[in-house]
Amino acid sequence: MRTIEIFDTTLRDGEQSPGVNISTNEKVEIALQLEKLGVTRIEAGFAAASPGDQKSVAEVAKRVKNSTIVSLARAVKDDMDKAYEALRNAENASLHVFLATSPIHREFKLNMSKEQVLQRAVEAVTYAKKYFKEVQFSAEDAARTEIDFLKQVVEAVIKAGATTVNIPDTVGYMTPIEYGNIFRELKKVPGADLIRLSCHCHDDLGMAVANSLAAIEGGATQVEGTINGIGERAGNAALEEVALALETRKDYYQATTKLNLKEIARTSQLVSRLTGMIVPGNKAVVGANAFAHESGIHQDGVLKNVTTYEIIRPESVGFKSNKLVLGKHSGRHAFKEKLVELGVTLEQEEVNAAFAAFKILCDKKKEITDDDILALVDTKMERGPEAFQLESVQLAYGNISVPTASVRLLRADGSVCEEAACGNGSVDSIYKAIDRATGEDVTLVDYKILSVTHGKDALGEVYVRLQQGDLSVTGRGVSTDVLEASAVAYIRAVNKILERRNESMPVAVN
Ligand SMILES: CC(=O)SCCNC(=O)CCNC(=O)[C@H](O)C(C)(C)COP(=O)(O)OP(=O)(O)OC[C@H]1O[C@@H](n2cnc3c(N)ncnc32)[C@H](O)[C@@H]1OP(=O)(O)O
Ligand SMILES: CC(C)C(=O)C(=O)O
Ligand SMILES: [Mg+2]
Repeated sequence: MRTIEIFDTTLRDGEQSPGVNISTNEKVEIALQLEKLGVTRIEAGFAAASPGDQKSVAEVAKRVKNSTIVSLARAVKDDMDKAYEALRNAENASLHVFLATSPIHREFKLNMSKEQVLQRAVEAVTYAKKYFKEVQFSAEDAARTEIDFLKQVVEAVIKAGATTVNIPDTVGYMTPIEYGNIFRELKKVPGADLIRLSCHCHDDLGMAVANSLAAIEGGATQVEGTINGIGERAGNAALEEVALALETRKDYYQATTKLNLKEIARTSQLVSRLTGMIVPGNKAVVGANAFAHESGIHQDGVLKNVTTYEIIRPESVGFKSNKLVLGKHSGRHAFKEKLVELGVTLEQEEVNAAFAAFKILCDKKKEITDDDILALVDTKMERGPEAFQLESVQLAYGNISVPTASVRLLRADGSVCEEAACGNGSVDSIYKAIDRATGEDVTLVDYKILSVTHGKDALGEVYVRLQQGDLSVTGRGVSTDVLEASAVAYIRAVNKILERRNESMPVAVN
């Protein structure tokens, strides 16, 4: 049985999803969860992209101990220097340097000849080796590169010291058989058996996972992807799908990963919450319907024997049956036990705060589900100092009058600001009042509302996306009242803008 190494790029390629912008604290939180999931390498960002990215890579590098932390860099010395600075404190670090090799990219993007690309690739790997033992070279758009030239590049970068060579299908153009054959060919390159051969697939034609599996069959020893398949355009290969395909069809692939599969559900939910990229119900492995059986014949079969219609056990990927039912009469012990069951680690003070919030929720809701608890912990626990917190929101609404909202916000220094405003609707009036109170000029570019659980008393979850100049951030609010959730989501997004503005100030990374 072969072991396939997992390279997670949720924090880099995943963050390239249009509209996604993850703060440093959120990146650390996701990275720590990826470490629990057992990924071998975590690409924490592209350090040279911005001071904020450099800081995020540095923070992740400081906090994560059991996975190798990677930063992306162009074949540019300054990019590699910035990555080196950011990765200084990592227990295990790796540089990921890339250069496009395909004729389209050479001619139209880089304006470089084959010879120039070859030379620059070798120079970049040689330079990176001064800093890093582990260097990954990616031939961007490898899948559309002439195979003989690709073999030449691969051989040259191996000679220059690359320990991993990645063959991305950058634009999701490949079919599984074609892509697998590229790996079969590259296996013949001198030195290829001494390094990691990696696949990196995009989902433009919906074949990213199938192509990744074909690459593994062709000889790839590392697979790159993201949680929930988020990423540039149609996204990347969904790592949870690749891992489950290997696990479920071990008999066929004769390969497995070292992932702790039970952490998949939690990782997927965390990434979804922090990126605002909602997982579709029918998504393989982690969608809400992935283990639901609706039709009579299926239900009958499952009742007789689950294997009739289920090839993955929900528990095997961390979806738990409700062992402890929490409600109004539950105490702190049961609450703490539930947090343990859900894999949430909190300091005692945070448990107390979460327990108090839980009791308030119990007065509003009959049955408290796991999702309610996760939502509550996520909203009530502060990830950093919050510039503004909602103290109260009031609304005057009538179907023939102009909605008017007043809000009272608490600043980090304990002072209070109170404002009122009229708007085109309830949410609009709340947001105008918040704008006045914070004094921030922001644009609402997206607003999504959904319910976390079922029933009349379900928690409402609101996602907003705000823009201010180049900054684009998401905010999330959860409450039994959707207007309160709307206000909280908006305020959290404003807080993130302020946090991001601070982050983009140049910082010394050490
Ligand atoms: C397939 C992928 O996912 S690749 C990763 C994509 N991710 C990102 O681009 C996110 C981060 N990027 C950024 O923040 C910016 O693009 C930066 C900071 C890296 C560069 O910004 P700018 O200097 O303003 O350049 P800009 O992005 O406009 O253009 C890219 C330049 O890099 C060059 N370039 C692109 N790839 C590479 C490479 N691998 N190695 C060397 N140069 C490269 C381009 O040819 C272009 O050069 P030119 O200015 O001489 O025409
Ligand atoms: C930077 C490279 C690996 C990439 O993301 C791609 O080619 O898709
Ligand atoms: Mg990519």
